[in-house]
Amino acid sequence: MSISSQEICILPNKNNLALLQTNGMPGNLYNNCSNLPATPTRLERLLRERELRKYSKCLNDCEAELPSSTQDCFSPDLETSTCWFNDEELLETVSASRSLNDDGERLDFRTSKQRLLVVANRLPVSAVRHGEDSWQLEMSVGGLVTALLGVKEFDTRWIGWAGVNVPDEIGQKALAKALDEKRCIPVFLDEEVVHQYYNGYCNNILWPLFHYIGLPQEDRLATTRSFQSQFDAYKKANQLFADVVNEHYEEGDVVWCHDYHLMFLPKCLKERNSKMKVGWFLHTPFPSSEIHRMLPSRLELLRSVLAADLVGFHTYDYARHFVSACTRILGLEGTPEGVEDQGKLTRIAAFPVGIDSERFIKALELPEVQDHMKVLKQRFAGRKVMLGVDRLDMIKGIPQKILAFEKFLEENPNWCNKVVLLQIAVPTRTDVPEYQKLTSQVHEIVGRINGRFGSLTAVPIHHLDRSLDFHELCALYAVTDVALVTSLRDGMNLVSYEYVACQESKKGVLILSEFAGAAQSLGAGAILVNPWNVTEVASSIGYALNMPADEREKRHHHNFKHVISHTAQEWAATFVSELNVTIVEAQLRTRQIPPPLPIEVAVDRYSCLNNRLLILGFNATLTEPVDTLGRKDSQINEWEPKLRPDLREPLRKLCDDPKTTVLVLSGSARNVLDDNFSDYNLWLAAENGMFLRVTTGDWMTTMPENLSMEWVDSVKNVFEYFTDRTPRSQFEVRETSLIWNYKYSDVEFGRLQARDLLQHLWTGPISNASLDVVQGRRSVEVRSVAVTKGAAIDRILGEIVHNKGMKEPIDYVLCIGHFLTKDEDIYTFFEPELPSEVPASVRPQVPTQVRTSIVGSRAALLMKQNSMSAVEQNKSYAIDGDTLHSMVTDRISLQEGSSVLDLQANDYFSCSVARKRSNSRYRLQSSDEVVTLLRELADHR
Ligand SMILES: O=P(O)(O)OC[C@H]1O[C@H](O[C@H]2O[C@H](CO)[C@@H](O)[C@H](O)[C@H]2O)[C@H](O)[C@@H](O)[C@@H]1O
Ligand SMILES: O=c1ccn([C@@H]2O[C@H](COP(=O)(O)OP(=O)(O)O)[C@@H](O)[C@H]2O)c(=O)[nH]1
Repeated sequence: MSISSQEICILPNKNNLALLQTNGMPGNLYNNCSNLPATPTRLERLLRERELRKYSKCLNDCEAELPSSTQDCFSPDLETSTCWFNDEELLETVSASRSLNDDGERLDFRTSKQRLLVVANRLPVSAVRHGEDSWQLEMSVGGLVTALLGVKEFDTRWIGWAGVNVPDEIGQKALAKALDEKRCIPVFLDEEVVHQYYNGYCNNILWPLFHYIGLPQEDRLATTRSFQSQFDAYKKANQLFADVVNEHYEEGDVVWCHDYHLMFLPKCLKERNSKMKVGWFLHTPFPSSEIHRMLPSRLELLRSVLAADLVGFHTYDYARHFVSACTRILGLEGTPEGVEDQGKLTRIAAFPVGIDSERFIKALELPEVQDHMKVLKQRFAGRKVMLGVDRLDMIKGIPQKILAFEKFLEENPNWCNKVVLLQIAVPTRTDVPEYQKLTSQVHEIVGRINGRFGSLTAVPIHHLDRSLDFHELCALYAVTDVALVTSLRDGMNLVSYEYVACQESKKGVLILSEFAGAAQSLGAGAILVNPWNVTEVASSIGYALNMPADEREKRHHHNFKHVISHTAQEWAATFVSELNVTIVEAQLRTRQIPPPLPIEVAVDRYSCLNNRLLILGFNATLTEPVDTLGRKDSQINEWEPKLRPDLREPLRKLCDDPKTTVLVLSGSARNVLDDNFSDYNLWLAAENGMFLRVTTGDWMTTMPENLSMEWVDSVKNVFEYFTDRTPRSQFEVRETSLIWNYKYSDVEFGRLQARDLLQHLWTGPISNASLDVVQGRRSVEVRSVAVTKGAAIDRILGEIVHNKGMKEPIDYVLCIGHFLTKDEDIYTFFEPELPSEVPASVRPQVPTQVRTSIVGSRAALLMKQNSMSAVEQNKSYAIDGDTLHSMVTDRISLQEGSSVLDLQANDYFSCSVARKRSNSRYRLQSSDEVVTLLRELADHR
């Protein structure tokens, strides 16, 4: 694996380069105990990059003094005051910087601009057709456009829908050409797809659900009926976006998908090219998993998003909800880093968006803005002015805002002619019936209130159903006294940021809904309100209008500092650099995941050899996969582990083969193995090898004699306590261990309980005992330090060799299982070539001398003749190393000087099943693959 220079350029530091350039070793032989250089922590990397960005910005500022001809501005008729997209030349100049390396030498490093494909439903411009091949481009309105226009550090292309149906080729070509000048690439969607995908699935289903509004009330049944066709259109539209991305993608590009319109896109992209760097960001809230689970397509949507490498949200709450949906609905593992599925980690994090604050601050100096400000000041002289700027959307709480204003006027008649509310309500999604209804509703309320409180010369509410241009908007932000944001839910709400940015001289007050993402960043300086509580909003209006200057100043200052430091540029740069880092980390992590078992090779070697040992785990290896993990509807009869019916036949064939010895080695109790395997001719090792039986004989113990079990009662008390308090958790008393599992409980509650339980154990019953607390995926097990599969295997081997009267050494070992890390010493036990750098934690816990002989002679356990059985010898087992060694070496031997194992490196197959990371040589994804493997082996005698 090599890492491109593009990946390296984001971390231009000597140590990091060393880290990134470290190549993986072939296979997985112990490389997770790698000798990689110390990995800088995520925080270290981010801090370093932040410094770098600051440095680059500083240079940027100097470069801004360059003549304006070097800057590539967007179309002057659309946007005169700001640079929308970057000029490559300018950016190259800016990014070429000089620095000192660790040895004090001067280094040149050129952080060439990374290509960024921004994919969003909407382009920053909407197209209006003027003739067969003539188009006019108008700026689109909305927070997503505002946020992304602030992104300036990348070589950006924008892929999206131009908001218009273009059925003819001439029109499409002309539009593509016009957009190309703005570095935009169109996705053409026909009317029917737009209707079903955009108006239907996006804006009538996902949008209201994600904002906790629920499905439209009136046509709920119609929506339910048309759900499937709308979802199909949604997938189709996402595929069309993917096609355009694929067409324009160049190796190394970062592809950044945006919003709820494109939840299917990460999957489409990764299916085509798994190496593509894909990020997905949601601009709306992500609701509680209880809301998300209402969606019939809940699984598909989550899985598709998880195909991305990095998934971002505005706030930690939204990220938490998403992780929770993945654990509760998909049964996946949520970690502090993200969501993990079969070893693949999707990073989930919060990246609160900001605005290009400088653009607003600088705009206030422009003559046209100053002119607007003058007009507005004259027009509203003698009155306090309150401002609302929203798309006319039900999530914005416009009716609630107006009703609160009415209540304020009702309760404060002295303010009636002294305050005015300017409400800018930008029409949006006008084809969706719910939005049409909202427009009439708002008009009706505004008319009523103006009739009630207005006079011949003045009305209290000025309501505009249209958008304003940038200069008008800035002027409004700057001259008004109070901004009123009453969103019922809002991903972030950039209007509140823009208002703060424009208020440096006036220090107006921001009243902000606690349900807007912005409340988390601007809450301390704003007056926070619950928009549903009209009384509270009305009294906050009074508080804001009467607020003394020093309090206004203090609140404003706090928020202003936030707005100018948390910009859109910062947001995008952080997201993209996190995405780059995530991908490098994933590559490092991948090296800890063993490669897939080469089934053909394993089968081929099996058929060539004569004394073959198959060691099989039981749970999650020979049982059905438990895909109901964490679901509340799993039934009690599914809880007992059962041998998969499709394994019966191959297992029987293998057991009946005289050249093969089959050993089922499990943590389960004896009765569980009896119930499942009594009918087969094989060896059973229960309780991690502490009990052994050939199915034609009785159970014997291989337990070390002095194994102390004094701790059991006190640990049992703790386990019982938690079993009582955790619905659907189970507690199992085995003879050598106790195990509590919560795999059928509520995942999050189970995890909390497990944390609590561990605390109880560590501070109580086990604090002084020689015990191991083993944490499984959804279990906690307590057992003696000496109880592991690896520690038991030599005693088991001795008994098998003796019992079978083996004359030839074992020449083939296949050892597969879903083993806990503690039990992975079984893999290492057989390892013919144990590299010296393997750390102690992965070495088998067998006595030193035995280990030495394994290392020194490719698993040749040289032993003296002794024919006494293990059971006879059992009483002399001792846990102290040398004694055990001498007993073992006495016992397992074929004849003087020969070995029980004659294992060539290529004839040993250790293989983990359904585990993320492992010390095994190979892996199988699930027990389904175990079935395939055992069938193949059974057919090759
Ligand atoms: O394109 P439309 O369907 O007309 O809608 C406009 C945009 O509305 C939403 O904006 C969100 O993004 C903002 C920036 O992150 C955020 O501040 C705001 O709270 C969100 O509502 C929508 O998510 C966009 O996709 C639309 O383009
Ligand atoms: O007449 C208008 C009114 C609003 N906006 C912009 O629309 C965006 C609204 O973003 P917000 O995050 O507040 O909400 P969204 O509409 O995205 O849900 C802000 O950047 C405003 O500057 C605009 O360009 N023209």
